[in-house]
Amino acid sequence: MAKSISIEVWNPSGKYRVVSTKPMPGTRWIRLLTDQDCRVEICTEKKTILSVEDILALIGDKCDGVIGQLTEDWGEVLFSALRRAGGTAFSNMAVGYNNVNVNAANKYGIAVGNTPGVLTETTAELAASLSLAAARRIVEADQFMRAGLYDGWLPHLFVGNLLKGQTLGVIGAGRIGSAYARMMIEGFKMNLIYYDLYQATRLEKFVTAYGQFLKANDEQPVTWKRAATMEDVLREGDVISLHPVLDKTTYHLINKERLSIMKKEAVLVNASRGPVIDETALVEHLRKNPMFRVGLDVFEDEPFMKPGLAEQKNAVVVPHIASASKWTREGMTTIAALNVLGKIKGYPVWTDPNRIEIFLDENFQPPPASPSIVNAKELGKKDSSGFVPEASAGANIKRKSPRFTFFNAVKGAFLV
Ligand SMILES: NC(=O)C1=CN([C@@H]2O[C@H](COP(=O)(O)OP(=O)(O)OC[C@H]3O[C@@H](n4cnc5c(N)ncnc54)[C@H](O)[C@@H]3O)[C@@H](O)[C@H]2O)C=CC1
Ligand SMILES: O=C(O)C(=O)CO
Repeated sequence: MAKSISIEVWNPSGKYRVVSTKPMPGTRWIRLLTDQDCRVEICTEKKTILSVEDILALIGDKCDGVIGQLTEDWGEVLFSALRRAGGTAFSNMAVGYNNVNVNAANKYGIAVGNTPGVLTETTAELAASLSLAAARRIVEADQFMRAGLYDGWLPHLFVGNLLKGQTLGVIGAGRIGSAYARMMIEGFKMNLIYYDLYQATRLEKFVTAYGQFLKANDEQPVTWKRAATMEDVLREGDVISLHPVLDKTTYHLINKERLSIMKKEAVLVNASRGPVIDETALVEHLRKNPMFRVGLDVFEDEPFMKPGLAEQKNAVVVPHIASASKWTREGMTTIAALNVLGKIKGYPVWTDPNRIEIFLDENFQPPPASPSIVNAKELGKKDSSGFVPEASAGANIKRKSPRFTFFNAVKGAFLV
């Protein structure tokens, strides 16, 4: 007998059954689905992480699409069940999709969506916050105050690291890594060294232009360098932040050997995925090097920390909140819902997942497209051109009526 699981239902008479494995922020995503004939079922179980069995029960015998979470194991079992239930669409409410076996989804013809772009700045801001908190020992100092230990200013009290003029290392200079680098360079006038499989041309141009600006104002210019190896970044960086995807090439990218080549007083930040760092090796390194500090948003065995990490004063730890701003979380739900809706309705895929602002503007009816499907090519889906006019969020588009603006905004977007 199927396991019983508590749900909340919207638009019970809707033709397409879309399941969300969690209640999600905002209501726009629900409206977007119900307006287009979807019955939306939201799992309201109290437990934080649903098991595969829970999700199988949610999928049931008839399900057109699912919006899932990064904590869930989306592989062969779930995709085959979704297919049997008539489903063709899944979207993670996350940009990272290391919890998804895309090959299994391909096998069953299921589109896999993710939510890029809308969380870039929010995540970069948290990485910047962790960098500052670790460099300036903010959490340690806060605990000291609350414990009533402060009895007057002292020359040595909580001395940390100055960032200005220091070297910023970025590993994985994609959307988030580049946004983080810009914040740290512009904010603290740090010099950049980065490592990525691809050249971060726009980031390089930004640092060059900012360096020229500083020079023109009689200030020390900032510089950039693309490292030939990751080890170069680790050796030279004073603050190093990790922003790659998690895959076979980045698993335990930071291990005992690589930690040992970092500066003794370096700051290491991770707001990508926990397994990018060998956390056991990190705990050992933190113990032996009290001036080495880390800021961690993600953990190898989430939700757990490796033994010993919680006791380390030189670690700032937060519970995977990097994308947790209201605007971003609501935007993620919109993108995830539209990914699923687009596949169910047979809409094309928006080809530029870096330009998805138009889907987020509440003043517009979103274009009939899936904003970001990671296996679009494999599924042989017909792509739209993805062309979005300048100021794609609509700044130059007249807002007379939603219908009018919608057609203007997407004019040309679907000419394949
Ligand atoms: N902590 C959190 O709440 C969040 C975590 N994330 C994580 O951040 C990751 C990055 O997100 P985006 O910047 O949007 O993705 P992106 O795809 O724009 O950037 C990832 C970059 O990593 C690079 N990369 C891949 N393999 C590499 C390797 N072996 N060495 C060095 N660089 C490598 C890629 O070339 C790319 O430039 C996501 O996949 C996700 O896991 C994203 C959002 C929030
Ligand atoms: O989007 C992601 O990949 C996250 O980790 C949560 O925002």
